[in-house]
Amino acid sequence: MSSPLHLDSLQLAYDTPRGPHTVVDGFSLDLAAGEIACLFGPSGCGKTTVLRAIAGFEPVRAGTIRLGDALLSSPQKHLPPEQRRVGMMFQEYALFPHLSAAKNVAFGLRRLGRAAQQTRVAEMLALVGLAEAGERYPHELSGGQQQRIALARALAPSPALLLLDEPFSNLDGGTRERLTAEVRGILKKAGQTAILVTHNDAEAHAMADRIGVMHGGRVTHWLETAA
Ligand SMILES: Nc1ncnc2c1ncn2[C@@H]1O[C@H](COP(=O)(O)OP(=O)(O)OP(=O)(O)O)[C@@H](O)[C@H]1O
Repeated sequence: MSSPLHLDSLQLAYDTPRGPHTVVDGFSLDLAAGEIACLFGPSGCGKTTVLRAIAGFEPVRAGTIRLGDALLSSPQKHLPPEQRRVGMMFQEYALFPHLSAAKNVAFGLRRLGRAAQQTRVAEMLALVGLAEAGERYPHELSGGQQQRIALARALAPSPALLLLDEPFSNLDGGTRERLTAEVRGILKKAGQTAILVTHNDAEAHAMADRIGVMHGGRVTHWLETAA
């Protein structure tokens, strides 16, 4: 299998009035095509910062981020987020409330013609099991259905990599558990390479192929899951 994602010796820091505050240091990760990895660790260990750097929202101070043949980030180079082929399902990227489910899914497909957009939206709605829900608005959908539409929206432009940051944390326990298993099935069916960040141990095990346990801004060890 090819290895689409290579993070090599990343250092990430935030500027503060007292100077740069290094949050991630010496972080390396290789992800194979179709693999789902999870970053797991205590609050503040740098999980979200790593995802933000991959997505292109944080510069790297040292090291490189490569996706396939493309260099996304290095201290000298910063490809803009919209050119990275990285999809996101972040808590703060909720659905657009004034757009129907179908229009939400079509959001990242503006470069396609109308007919191609419609075909892709229908495919994505079917993939997440909501083929009949295209005309509904977010407030007419349950929390779990909304997250499935958010997943369809993230997958529609065929990202080379999908980032999921606490995607189920707003859902109640039962829905969360069911959706975790469903989403893993959807990602595997699509052959999607993905990185998940979660605080929830059961969720990490149910969703990921392997879990990177983070401490002090780097992965200290990897656990293979039975998923
Ligand atoms: N914009 C910022 N400016 C300065 N420091 C920041 C900023 N964002 C995050 N940090 C700090 O960086 C560290 C890592 O934050 P990050 O959000 O990556 O952690 P996390 O592991 O995702 O935590 P959580 O599990 O609580 O979401 C924390 O110490 C945090 O306080």
